[in-house]
Amino acid sequence: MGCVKVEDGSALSRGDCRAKGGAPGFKVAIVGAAGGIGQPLAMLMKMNPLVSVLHLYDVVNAPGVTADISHMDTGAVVRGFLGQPQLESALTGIDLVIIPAGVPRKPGMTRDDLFKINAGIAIVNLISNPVNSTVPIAAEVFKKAGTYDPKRLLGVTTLDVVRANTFVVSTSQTSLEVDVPVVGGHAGVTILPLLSQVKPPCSFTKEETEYLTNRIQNGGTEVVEAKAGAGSATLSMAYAAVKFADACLRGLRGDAGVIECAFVASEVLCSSLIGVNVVLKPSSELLVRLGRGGAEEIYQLGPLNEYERVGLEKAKMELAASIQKGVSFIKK
Ligand SMILES: NC(=O)C1=CN([C@@H]2O[C@H](COP(=O)(O)OP(=O)(O)OC[C@H]3O[C@@H](n4cnc5c(N)ncnc54)[C@H](O)[C@@H]3O)[C@@H](O)[C@H]2O)C=CC1
Ligand SMILES: O=C([O-])CC(=O)C(=O)O
Repeated sequence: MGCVKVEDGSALSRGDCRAKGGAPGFKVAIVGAAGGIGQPLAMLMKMNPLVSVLHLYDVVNAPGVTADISHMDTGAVVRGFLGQPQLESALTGIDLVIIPAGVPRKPGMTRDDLFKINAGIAIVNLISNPVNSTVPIAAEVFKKAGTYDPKRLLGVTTLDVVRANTFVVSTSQTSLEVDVPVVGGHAGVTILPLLSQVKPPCSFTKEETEYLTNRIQNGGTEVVEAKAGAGSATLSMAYAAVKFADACLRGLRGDAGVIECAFVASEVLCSSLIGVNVVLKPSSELLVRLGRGGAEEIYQLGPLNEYERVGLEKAKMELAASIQKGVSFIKK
């Protein structure tokens, strides 16, 4: 057995290795693959049986990460791409692009402080913060290029759901797995957990509801402070990103009823971008345009209690400002 070397002209083709003979699957690119999120994300995607080709792009250290990941004896072919001249090759023919590129927070910063630094690099489906503004920026970039399809541009908010599930289980002291819908955006009060809609149903006291909502909204800051200057969430984020990417790939594959929360364009609440639950379903149209997964159907929010209705109004106000900030940045 040897590895199959792919002569694609990539500067990093030594990293090309299909360890198990190459099962069919999807082509995934990670932009920012050498970073704190990017590296564990690359490792976990290399372990995903739905992935046949994994492109790892970064402006630094892509060769090392590629060589390292490519030694894993799982099916996906790994290719590395370094620097802007190789970006186009990294993205050509790809089904799903995951972007954890950018600078993480330090203690005392808000996600919005990252705006000036990261806004210039946001392009596709996004983890890069501030998600509430980078997704609208990406939307405007696509509009300018005449390629905008709101179904294909998804801000990744899965970490809020992952945290909500974890905190609810520990608060209600249940060993059951729970599913907590979290809507809105991905910063502070824009993160709105719908604790009245947890599945299986859980009931919380007023104090528990306030504690949980607060902790979920400030989960990112909890990690930033604990890391004390060494960055923000990377491992739990990589886990969350893989959960979401896997859902997109299952949607692309044709699985029915794949439901996730994401930050997408929607008119459920207002005629702008707001995070909602989306159903990821297959669609030939989506497969045709670079084959990326998309949000086929957007759910209504369902019945909210008074606490959630108040939270939603706060979320909408802040979201509208963050969305506008992104749009103005790119239109300058
Ligand atoms: N959506 C979410 O729930 C979360 C989002 N984040 C955000 O994810 C982003 C990345 O965080 P970390 O991985 O911790 O940062 P990091 O600094 O460890 O890694 C970022 C990587 O992006 C690369 N990069 C920078 N500019 C690039 C460009 N133009 N093209 C390609 N790659 C580029 C860097 O070289 C670096 O390898 C931050 O903006 C952070 O705030 C972090 C946690 C959760
Ligand atoms: O808080 C941050 O800066 C990183 C992030 O988005 C999160 O952990 O939710």
